[in-house]
Amino acid sequence: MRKKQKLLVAKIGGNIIEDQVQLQQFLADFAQLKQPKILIHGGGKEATKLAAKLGIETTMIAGRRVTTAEELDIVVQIYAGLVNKSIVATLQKYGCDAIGMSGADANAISADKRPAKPIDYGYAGDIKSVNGTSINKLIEIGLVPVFCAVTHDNKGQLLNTNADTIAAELAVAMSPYFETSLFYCFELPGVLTDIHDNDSVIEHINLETYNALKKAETIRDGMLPKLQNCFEALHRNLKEVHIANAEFISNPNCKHTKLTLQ
Ligand SMILES: Nc1ncnc2c1ncn2[C@@H]1O[C@H](COP(=O)(O)OP(=O)(O)O)[C@@H](O)[C@H]1O
Ligand SMILES: CC(=O)N[C@@H](CCC(=O)OP(=O)(O)O)C(=O)O
Repeated sequence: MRKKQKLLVAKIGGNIIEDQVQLQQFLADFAQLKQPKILIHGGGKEATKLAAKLGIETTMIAGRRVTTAEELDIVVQIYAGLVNKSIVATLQKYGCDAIGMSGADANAISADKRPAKPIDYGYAGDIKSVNGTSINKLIEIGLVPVFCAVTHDNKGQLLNTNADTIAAELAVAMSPYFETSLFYCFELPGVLTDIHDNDSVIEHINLETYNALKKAETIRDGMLPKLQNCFEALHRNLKEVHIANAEFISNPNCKHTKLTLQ
């Protein structure tokens, strides 16, 4: 059997997006990588800021946004509009032929509105299917898909979906076509035992240590859904996931957190 080509699935978080210096550096490095690749971005912080400016209060529960109809309009404008198009334009500046994608484009990611019980998250989408065939076609013609955190329900409704979940689902869905590696990039050097100490990087987390870290509340807020997504992807046959600082893209030997099942 022919060996599969490698595919990098990288996700950048909200704090990187807000920091122009880190963002430019990350995108310049990402653009340089010659292998097939997909980028996923969040933008939660930007959406919360715009909501506040408009007098709309944001509620997050366990790292996930309660997306009212008003808040959905904001997240679509920020994620699929300003943030996505700015990232695509920057990648084009660096010679990377990026194409901006929401889940509705090319019917790439379909989702169901999350049931209102036990918690009503509003217009939040749980991913139902990823159209690996369409995404693969884009990659085959040399494009670099850049996904925002917006999906659709195939009935005309856009939905807000956590960007970490989108990254994990894309990595799993592209595995039949490529040898896929999943990489979460954020402002810290990895998962830390002490959030105030950048030297406290946990270099390896497996299922057992993950459960212990959760129990001890060492991992909180946005790190909770991030790790949950990582382990779901590992359970679905992804070999390993990396959580690291933006510098990992140009320096894969830097200290960071690697996750495996065992
Ligand atoms: N043990 C931990 N190690 C590192 N970060 C943690 C930890 N527990 C909670 N966090 C928080 O999780 C955040 C990352 O989650 P989130 O903001 O959703 O990520 P992203 O920047 O990828 O959007 C960090 O900024 C940090 O505040
Ligand atoms: C349902 C849900 O929580 N969606 C996320 C999508 C954006 C995101 O994931 O952004 P970061 O990666 O920057 O956190 C939100 O609106 O915050």
